[in-house]
Amino acid sequence: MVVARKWVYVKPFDGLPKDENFKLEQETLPDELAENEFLAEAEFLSVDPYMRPYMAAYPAGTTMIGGQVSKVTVSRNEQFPVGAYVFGNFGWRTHTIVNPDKLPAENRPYVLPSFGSHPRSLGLGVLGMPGNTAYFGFLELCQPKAGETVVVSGAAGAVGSVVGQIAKLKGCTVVGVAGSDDKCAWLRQLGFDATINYRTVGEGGFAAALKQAAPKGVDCYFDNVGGYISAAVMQQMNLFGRISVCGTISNYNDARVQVSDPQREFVFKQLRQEGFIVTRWHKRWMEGIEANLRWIEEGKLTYQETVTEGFERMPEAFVSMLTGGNTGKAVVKL
Ligand SMILES: NC(=O)C1=CN([C@@H]2O[C@H](COP(=O)(O)OP(=O)(O)OC[C@H]3O[C@@H](n4cnc5c(N)ncnc54)[C@H](OP(=O)(O)O)[C@@H]3O)[C@@H](O)[C@H]2O)C=CC1
Ligand SMILES: CCCCCCC/C=C/C=O
Repeated sequence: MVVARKWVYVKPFDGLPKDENFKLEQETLPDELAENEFLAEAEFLSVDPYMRPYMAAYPAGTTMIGGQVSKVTVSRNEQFPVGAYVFGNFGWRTHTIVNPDKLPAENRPYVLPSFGSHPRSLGLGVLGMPGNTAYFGFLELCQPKAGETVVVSGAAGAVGSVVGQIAKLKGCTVVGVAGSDDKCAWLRQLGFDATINYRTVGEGGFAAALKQAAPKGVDCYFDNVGGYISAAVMQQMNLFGRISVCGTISNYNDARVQVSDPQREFVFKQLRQEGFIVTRWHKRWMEGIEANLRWIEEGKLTYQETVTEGFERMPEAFVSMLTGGNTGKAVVKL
Protein backbone atom coordinates (compact mmCIF):
# COMPACT_ATOMS: atom_id res chain seq x y z
CA MET A 1 0.00 0.00 0.00
CA VAL A 2 1.40 3.42 -0.99
CA VAL A 3 0.27 6.50 0.90
CA ALA A 4 1.00 9.70 -1.00
CA ARG A 5 1.45 13.04 0.72
CA LYS A 6 0.14 16.06 -1.13
CA TRP A 7 -0.21 19.79 -0.59
CA VAL A 8 -3.77 20.96 -1.16
CA TYR A 9 -4.76 24.54 -2.03
CA VAL A 10 -7.46 25.05 0.59
CA LYS A 11 -8.02 28.81 0.48
CA PRO A 12 -7.65 31.23 -2.48
CA PHE A 13 -4.51 33.35 -2.43
CA ASP A 14 -4.88 36.95 -1.37
CA GLY A 15 -1.58 38.78 -1.63
CA LEU A 16 1.54 36.81 -0.80
CA PRO A 17 0.68 33.11 -0.17
CA LYS A 18 0.41 32.21 3.53
CA ASP A 19 0.30 28.99 5.56
CA GLU A 20 -3.52 29.15 5.66
CA ASN A 21 -3.65 28.67 1.86
CA PHE A 22 -2.15 25.17 2.07
CA LYS A 23 -2.92 21.90 3.84
CA LEU A 24 -0.76 18.79 3.90
CA GLU A 25 -2.93 15.71 3.29
CA GLN A 26 -2.51 12.00 2.66
CA GLU A 27 -3.99 9.85 -0.09
CA THR A 28 -3.91 6.06 -0.24
CA LEU A 29 -3.19 4.98 -3.81
CA PRO A 30 -4.77 1.90 -5.46
CA ASP A 31 -2.72 -1.29 -5.08
CA GLU A 32 -3.07 -2.30 -8.74
CA LEU A 33 -2.03 -0.25 -11.77
CA ALA A 34 -4.17 -0.23 -14.91
CA GLU A 35 -2.62 -0.85 -18.33
CA ASN A 36 -0.26 2.00 -19.43
CA GLU A 37 -0.04 3.41 -15.90
CA PHE A 38 3.10 3.85 -13.82
CA LEU A 39 3.80 4.90 -10.25
CA ALA A 40 6.20 7.83 -9.80
CA GLU A 41 7.98 8.69 -6.55
CA ALA A 42 9.12 12.33 -6.40
CA GLU A 43 12.78 13.17 -5.85
CA PHE A 44 12.75 16.93 -6.56
CA LEU A 45 9.80 19.28 -6.77
CA SER A 46 9.71 22.67 -8.43
CA VAL A 47 8.37 25.93 -7.05
CA ASP A 48 7.69 28.39 -9.85
CA PRO A 49 6.16 31.87 -10.13
CA TYR A 50 3.37 30.71 -12.48
CA MET A 51 1.83 28.70 -9.63
CA ARG A 52 0.75 31.95 -7.97
CA PRO A 53 -1.39 33.34 -10.87
CA TYR A 54 -2.37 29.94 -12.32
CA MET A 55 -3.93 28.66 -9.06
CA ALA A 56 -6.57 31.42 -9.36
CA ALA A 57 -8.20 29.24 -12.04
CA TYR A 58 -8.54 26.26 -9.67
CA PRO A 59 -11.11 25.75 -6.90
CA ALA A 60 -10.08 25.33 -3.28
CA GLY A 61 -9.43 21.64 -2.64
CA THR A 62 -7.20 21.21 -5.70
CA THR A 63 -3.74 19.73 -5.22
CA MET A 64 -1.12 22.43 -5.90
CA ILE A 65 0.08 22.28 -9.50
CA GLY A 66 3.73 21.87 -10.43
CA GLY A 67 6.49 19.89 -12.03
CA GLN A 68 8.67 17.23 -10.43
CA VAL A 69 11.52 14.89 -11.18
CA SER A 70 10.50 11.45 -10.03
CA LYS A 71 11.53 7.81 -10.22
CA VAL A 72 9.32 5.15 -11.76
CA THR A 73 8.89 2.49 -9.07
CA VAL A 74 6.14 0.30 -10.58
CA SER A 75 5.12 0.28 -14.23
CA ARG A 76 2.70 -1.15 -16.73
CA ASN A 77 3.97 1.18 -19.46
CA GLU A 78 7.05 0.14 -21.42
CA GLN A 79 7.89 3.75 -22.31
CA PHE A 80 8.34 4.43 -18.57
CA PRO A 81 10.24 1.42 -17.20
CA VAL A 82 10.95 0.83 -13.51
CA GLY A 83 14.05 2.77 -12.47
CA ALA A 84 13.63 5.52 -15.09
CA TYR A 85 13.67 9.15 -13.94
CA VAL A 86 10.95 11.29 -15.44
CA PHE A 87 9.78 14.87 -15.52
CA GLY A 88 6.05 15.26 -15.01
CA ASN A 89 3.55 17.94 -14.06
CA PHE A 90 2.18 15.78 -11.24
CA GLY A 91 1.66 18.58 -8.70
CA TRP A 92 2.89 18.97 -5.14
CA ARG A 93 2.70 15.27 -4.23
CA THR A 94 5.14 12.58 -3.23
CA HIS A 95 3.66 9.64 -5.19
CA THR A 96 1.53 9.71 -8.31
CA ILE A 97 -0.11 7.12 -10.53
CA VAL A 98 0.04 8.38 -14.11
CA ASN A 99 -1.39 7.32 -17.44
CA PRO A 100 0.54 9.49 -19.95
CA ASP A 101 -1.84 8.60 -22.79
CA LYS A 102 -4.63 10.46 -21.01
CA LEU A 103 -2.71 13.75 -20.87
CA PRO A 104 -2.54 16.45 -23.60
CA ALA A 105 0.64 16.37 -25.73
CA GLU A 106 2.15 19.52 -24.17
CA ASN A 107 1.66 18.16 -20.67
CA ARG A 108 2.95 14.59 -21.06
CA PRO A 109 5.69 13.32 -18.78
CA TYR A 110 8.98 12.35 -20.39
CA VAL A 111 11.98 10.25 -19.40
CA LEU A 112 14.87 12.58 -18.59
CA PRO A 113 17.81 12.39 -20.98
CA SER A 114 21.19 11.74 -19.36
CA PHE A 115 22.61 14.90 -17.76
CA GLY A 116 26.06 13.34 -17.37
CA SER A 117 27.55 14.34 -14.03
CA HIS A 118 24.97 17.06 -13.44
CA PRO A 119 22.15 16.63 -10.93
CA ARG A 120 18.72 15.41 -12.03
CA SER A 121 17.19 18.49 -10.41
CA LEU A 122 18.35 20.42 -13.48
CA GLY A 123 15.35 18.82 -15.17
CA LEU A 124 13.31 21.41 -13.27
CA GLY A 125 15.61 24.30 -14.17
CA VAL A 126 18.17 24.97 -16.84
CA LEU A 127 17.48 21.55 -18.45
CA GLY A 128 13.72 21.82 -18.18
CA MET A 129 10.89 24.31 -18.43
CA PRO A 130 12.78 27.45 -17.25
CA GLY A 131 15.80 26.69 -19.46
CA ASN A 132 13.53 26.22 -22.44
CA THR A 133 11.70 29.43 -21.56
CA ALA A 134 15.04 31.23 -21.82
CA TYR A 135 16.17 29.39 -24.96
CA PHE A 136 13.02 29.74 -27.03
CA GLY A 137 11.53 32.88 -25.48
CA PHE A 138 14.72 34.85 -25.98
CA LEU A 139 16.11 33.47 -29.24
CA GLU A 140 12.79 33.20 -31.08
CA LEU A 141 11.19 36.45 -29.96
CA CYS A 142 14.17 38.78 -29.47
CA GLN A 143 16.21 37.49 -32.45
CA PRO A 144 19.39 38.95 -30.86
CA LYS A 145 22.31 40.06 -33.03
CA ALA A 146 25.96 40.40 -32.04
CA GLY A 147 26.77 43.86 -30.75
CA GLU A 148 23.23 44.60 -29.58
CA THR A 149 22.35 45.59 -26.02
CA VAL A 150 20.08 43.18 -24.15
CA VAL A 151 18.38 43.95 -20.83
CA VAL A 152 17.08 41.08 -18.68
CA SER A 153 14.89 41.68 -15.63
CA GLY A 154 14.58 38.97 -12.98
CA ALA A 155 18.11 38.28 -14.16
CA ALA A 156 19.40 36.16 -11.26
CA GLY A 157 16.51 33.71 -11.39
CA ALA A 158 16.00 30.40 -13.17
CA VAL A 159 14.98 31.92 -16.50
CA GLY A 160 16.81 35.25 -16.42
CA SER A 161 20.24 33.85 -15.57
CA VAL A 162 20.05 31.58 -18.62
CA VAL A 163 18.76 34.34 -20.91
CA GLY A 164 21.67 36.61 -20.00
CA GLN A 165 24.24 33.89 -20.63
CA ILE A 166 22.70 32.96 -23.98
CA ALA A 167 22.75 36.66 -24.90
CA LYS A 168 26.48 36.73 -24.12
CA LEU A 169 26.97 33.61 -26.26
CA LYS A 170 25.33 35.51 -29.11
CA GLY A 171 27.80 38.37 -28.75
CA CYS A 172 25.49 40.88 -27.08
CA THR A 173 26.17 43.41 -24.34
CA VAL A 174 24.02 42.31 -21.40
CA VAL A 175 22.52 44.27 -18.53
CA GLY A 176 20.92 42.29 -15.70
CA VAL A 177 18.38 43.67 -13.23
CA ALA A 178 18.17 41.84 -9.89
CA GLY A 179 17.21 42.43 -6.28
CA SER A 180 20.45 42.16 -4.27
CA ASP A 181 24.14 43.00 -4.47
CA ASP A 182 25.03 39.31 -4.11
CA LYS A 183 22.82 38.40 -7.05
CA CYS A 184 24.35 41.21 -9.11
CA ALA A 185 27.87 40.00 -8.22
CA TRP A 186 26.96 36.48 -9.40
CA LEU A 187 25.62 37.87 -12.68
CA ARG A 188 28.88 39.72 -13.33
CA GLN A 189 30.75 36.44 -12.64
CA LEU A 190 28.56 34.87 -15.33
CA GLY A 191 29.72 37.52 -17.78
CA PHE A 192 26.93 40.10 -17.58
CA ASP A 193 28.46 43.44 -18.60
CA ALA A 194 26.48 45.54 -16.12
CA THR A 195 23.93 44.98 -13.39
CA ILE A 196 21.36 47.07 -11.57
CA ASN A 197 20.14 46.28 -8.07
CA TYR A 198 16.62 47.63 -8.48
CA ARG A 199 15.99 47.59 -4.73
CA THR A 200 18.99 49.86 -4.09
CA VAL A 201 18.32 52.38 -6.85
CA GLY A 202 14.56 52.35 -6.25
CA GLU A 203 11.81 53.30 -8.68
CA GLY A 204 12.94 56.94 -8.80
CA GLY A 205 16.54 56.08 -9.65
CA PHE A 206 15.97 53.22 -12.04
CA ALA A 207 15.88 55.15 -15.34
CA ALA A 208 19.18 56.92 -14.58
CA ALA A 209 20.82 53.65 -13.53
CA LEU A 210 19.68 52.04 -16.77
CA LYS A 211 20.99 54.96 -18.83
CA GLN A 212 24.37 54.45 -17.20
CA ALA A 213 24.34 50.68 -17.64
CA ALA A 214 23.09 50.79 -21.26
CA PRO A 215 24.37 54.09 -22.70
CA LYS A 216 23.68 53.03 -26.30
CA GLY A 217 20.03 52.21 -25.55
CA VAL A 218 18.30 48.84 -25.48
CA ASP A 219 17.79 46.61 -28.52
CA CYS A 220 16.27 43.58 -26.77
CA TYR A 221 14.38 43.43 -23.51
CA PHE A 222 13.57 40.07 -21.89
CA ASP A 223 10.90 40.95 -19.37
CA ASN A 224 10.38 38.72 -16.37
CA VAL A 225 8.88 41.27 -14.01
CA GLY A 226 6.66 44.00 -15.57
CA GLY A 227 5.80 47.12 -13.54
CA TYR A 228 7.99 50.19 -13.28
CA ILE A 229 11.18 48.36 -14.34
CA SER A 230 9.61 47.47 -17.68
CA ALA A 231 8.04 50.90 -18.12
CA ALA A 232 11.49 52.47 -17.72
CA VAL A 233 13.20 50.00 -20.10
CA MET A 234 10.60 50.71 -22.79
CA GLN A 235 11.47 54.40 -22.65
CA GLN A 236 15.07 53.54 -23.53
CA MET A 237 14.47 51.10 -26.38
CA ASN A 238 16.27 51.67 -29.70
CA LEU A 239 14.71 51.78 -33.15
CA PHE A 240 13.35 48.33 -34.12
CA GLY A 241 13.84 47.02 -30.57
CA ARG A 242 12.28 43.70 -29.56
CA ILE A 243 10.61 42.86 -26.26
CA SER A 244 9.93 39.29 -25.15
CA VAL A 245 7.31 39.38 -22.39
CA CYS A 246 7.92 36.31 -20.27
CA GLY A 247 6.36 37.19 -16.92
CA THR A 248 5.16 39.96 -14.63
CA ILE A 249 6.18 38.69 -11.22
CA SER A 250 6.17 42.22 -9.75
CA ASN A 251 2.37 42.07 -9.71
CA TYR A 252 1.53 38.38 -9.16
CA ASN A 253 0.72 39.06 -5.50
CA ASP A 254 -0.86 42.49 -5.90
CA ALA A 255 -3.34 44.51 -7.83
CA ARG A 256 -1.84 45.46 -11.19
CA VAL A 257 -0.03 48.78 -11.06
CA GLN A 258 -0.63 51.66 -13.45
CA VAL A 259 2.40 52.45 -15.57
CA SER A 260 3.01 55.16 -18.13
CA ASP A 261 1.50 54.67 -21.60
CA PRO A 262 4.24 53.11 -23.79
CA GLN A 263 2.39 53.32 -27.14
CA ARG A 264 4.29 56.35 -28.46
CA GLU A 265 7.60 54.44 -28.14
CA PHE A 266 6.07 51.56 -30.08
CA VAL A 267 5.10 53.79 -33.00
CA PHE A 268 8.09 56.06 -33.38
CA LYS A 269 10.74 53.47 -32.52
CA GLN A 270 8.87 50.75 -34.44
CA LEU A 271 9.17 48.30 -31.55
CA ARG A 272 7.91 44.73 -31.46
CA GLN A 273 6.61 43.14 -28.24
CA GLU A 274 5.32 39.59 -27.87
CA GLY A 275 4.15 37.60 -24.89
CA PHE A 276 4.47 33.82 -24.82
CA ILE A 277 3.91 30.64 -22.86
CA VAL A 278 6.82 28.25 -23.27
CA THR A 279 4.65 25.23 -24.06
CA ARG A 280 4.08 26.76 -27.51
CA TRP A 281 7.43 25.14 -28.34
CA HIS A 282 6.54 21.72 -26.89
CA LYS A 283 7.27 20.00 -30.21
CA ARG A 284 10.86 21.32 -30.01
CA TRP A 285 11.24 20.63 -26.25
CA MET A 286 14.26 18.33 -26.49
CA GLU A 287 16.06 20.77 -28.81
CA GLY A 288 16.13 23.36 -26.01
CA ILE A 289 17.29 20.86 -23.39
CA GLU A 290 20.02 19.48 -25.69
CA ALA A 291 21.28 22.98 -26.61
CA ASN A 292 21.48 24.09 -22.98
CA LEU A 293 23.14 20.80 -21.94
CA ARG A 294 25.71 21.20 -24.72
CA TRP A 295 26.54 24.73 -23.52
CA ILE A 296 26.87 23.44 -19.94
CA GLU A 297 29.20 20.64 -21.08
CA GLU A 298 31.27 23.19 -23.03
CA GLY A 299 31.58 25.38 -19.93
CA LYS A 300 29.62 28.18 -21.60
CA LEU A 301 26.49 28.01 -19.45
CA THR A 302 26.54 27.98 -15.66
CA TYR A 303 23.68 27.25 -13.28
CA GLN A 304 22.90 27.72 -9.65
CA GLU A 305 20.14 26.14 -7.57
CA THR A 306 18.58 27.11 -4.27
CA VAL A 307 17.59 23.80 -2.68
CA THR A 308 15.14 23.49 0.22
CA GLU A 309 15.11 20.09 1.93
CA GLY A 310 11.83 18.44 2.87
CA PHE A 311 8.41 18.04 1.29
CA GLU A 312 6.83 19.66 4.34
CA ARG A 313 8.64 22.88 3.41
CA MET A 314 7.02 23.32 -0.03
CA PRO A 315 4.97 26.41 0.93
CA GLU A 316 8.00 27.98 2.60
CA ALA A 317 10.15 27.41 -0.49
CA PHE A 318 7.39 28.80 -2.73
CA VAL A 319 7.01 32.03 -0.73
CA SER A 320 10.78 32.41 -0.46
CA MET A 321 11.09 32.20 -4.26
CA LEU A 322 8.31 34.75 -4.76
CA THR A 323 10.09 37.17 -2.46
CA GLY A 324 13.58 36.79 -3.93
CA GLY A 325 15.02 34.14 -1.58
CA ASN A 326 16.42 32.12 -4.48
CA THR A 327 19.41 32.59 -6.71
CA GLY A 328 19.06 30.50 -9.85
CA LYS A 329 16.39 27.80 -9.74
CA ALA A 330 14.37 27.17 -6.58
CA VAL A 331 13.77 23.44 -5.98
CA VAL A 332 12.69 21.24 -3.10
CA LYS A 333 14.50 17.97 -2.42
CA LEU A 334 12.57 15.15 -0.82
N1 LIG B 1 5.98 32.73 -20.20
C1 LIG B 1 6.40 31.53 -19.80
O1 LIG B 1 6.19 30.50 -20.44
C2 LIG B 1 7.16 31.45 -18.53
C3 LIG B 1 7.25 32.55 -17.74
N2 LIG B 1 7.98 32.54 -16.61
C4 LIG B 1 8.08 33.80 -15.88
O2 LIG B 1 9.44 34.15 -15.80
C5 LIG B 1 9.68 34.91 -14.64
C6 LIG B 1 10.85 34.30 -13.89
O3 LIG B 1 10.53 32.98 -13.52
P1 LIG B 1 11.63 32.07 -12.81
O4 LIG B 1 12.92 32.30 -13.45
O5 LIG B 1 11.09 30.70 -12.73
O6 LIG B 1 11.64 32.68 -11.35
P2 LIG B 1 12.91 33.20 -10.56
O7 LIG B 1 13.86 32.10 -10.36
O8 LIG B 1 13.39 34.43 -11.27
O9 LIG B 1 12.31 33.59 -9.15
C7 LIG B 1 11.48 34.67 -8.98
C8 LIG B 1 12.29 35.97 -8.78
O10 LIG B 1 11.47 37.08 -9.05
C9 LIG B 1 12.06 38.21 -8.47
N3 LIG B 1 11.03 39.14 -7.99
C10 LIG B 1 10.09 38.92 -7.05
N4 LIG B 1 9.35 40.03 -6.87
C11 LIG B 1 9.84 40.96 -7.73
C12 LIG B 1 9.49 42.31 -8.02
N5 LIG B 1 8.48 42.94 -7.39
N6 LIG B 1 10.19 42.96 -8.94
C13 LIG B 1 11.23 42.36 -9.59
N7 LIG B 1 11.60 41.09 -9.37
C14 LIG B 1 10.91 40.39 -8.45
C15 LIG B 1 12.91 37.71 -7.29
O11 LIG B 1 14.26 38.03 -7.54
P3 LIG B 1 14.90 39.45 -7.08
O12 LIG B 1 15.64 39.17 -5.82
O13 LIG B 1 15.76 39.81 -8.24
O14 LIG B 1 13.76 40.39 -6.86
C16 LIG B 1 12.71 36.19 -7.34
O15 LIG B 1 13.87 35.50 -7.00
C17 LIG B 1 8.39 34.94 -13.87
O16 LIG B 1 7.69 36.13 -14.17
C18 LIG B 1 7.62 33.76 -14.44
O17 LIG B 1 6.23 33.91 -14.33
C19 LIG B 1 8.63 31.42 -16.16
C20 LIG B 1 8.56 30.27 -16.88
C21 LIG B 1 7.77 30.17 -18.11
C1 LIG C 1 0.93 22.89 -16.48
C2 LIG C 1 2.30 23.44 -16.37
C3 LIG C 1 2.60 24.43 -17.44
C4 LIG C 1 3.93 25.06 -17.24
C5 LIG C 1 4.06 26.29 -18.09
C6 LIG C 1 4.44 27.46 -17.28
C7 LIG C 1 4.22 28.72 -18.03
C8 LIG C 1 4.54 29.87 -17.16
C9 LIG C 1 3.99 31.04 -17.38
C10 LIG C 1 4.30 32.16 -16.53
O1 LIG C 1 5.04 32.08 -15.56
